[in-house]
Amino acid sequence: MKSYEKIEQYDTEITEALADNYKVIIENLGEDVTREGLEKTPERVAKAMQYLTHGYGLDPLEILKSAMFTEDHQQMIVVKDIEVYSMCEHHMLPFFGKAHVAYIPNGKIVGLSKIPRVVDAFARRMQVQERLTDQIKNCIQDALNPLGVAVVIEAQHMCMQMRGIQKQNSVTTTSSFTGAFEKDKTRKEFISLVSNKLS
Ligand SMILES: Nc1nc2c(ncn2[C@@H]2O[C@H](COP(=O)(O)OP(=O)(O)OP(=O)(O)O)[C@@H](O)[C@H]2O)c(=O)[nH]1
Ligand SMILES: [Zn+2]
Repeated sequence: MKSYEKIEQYDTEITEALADNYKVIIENLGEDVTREGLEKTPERVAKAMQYLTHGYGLDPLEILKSAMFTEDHQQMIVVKDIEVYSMCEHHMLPFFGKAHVAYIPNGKIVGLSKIPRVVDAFARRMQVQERLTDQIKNCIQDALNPLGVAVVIEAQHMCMQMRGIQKQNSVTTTSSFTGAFEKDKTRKEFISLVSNKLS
């Protein structure tokens, strides 16, 4: 199995330790953890949480380096509408939406699927949206040394929707740019390519 494949097996010791903790949490929330529906819940949650944070076990730089090719192409490459599921590090509630990623190669291109893989490797951790955006950008910049990288993420935060301020329709947009994308013209071309909504 390559180092960046999604986890399908769970470490028994970690799963048991997490499940023990979730048992206590469920009891502290006032539930009866021995009733039929909840009996296996601590173990299920233990596995779910490991899946939701499996990005810690992935090496995003290695993902890109595993499929880089020499190519004399210096036009903008855009991968848009990449689904993002991450977890807010403040409340451990999901935030989710779309990432749009672009780069302009400088001698090297990367296998297209590796871009969403890098997004996932950083998203499947405890995150804030701003850091997630920057980490994706920095990783692509470091691996490929392109003429520029652009990352935009649009996301809804459950911690703002189902609790707290409870704004069900708010969407947060973050962006991060390097090199050529710091120029107005290139950035505008990227923005117009990824969405009619963004401007
Ligand atoms: N900048 C940023 N803030 C985030 C992100 N996810 C959640 N937050 C915010 O983190 C902040 C934590 O604020 P606190 O005041 O410590 O927590 P809280 O009392 O639960 O805040 P409320 O959500 O306002 O009820 C909140 O304003 C959240 O909206 C993120 O990705 N980026
Ligand atoms: Zn939150």
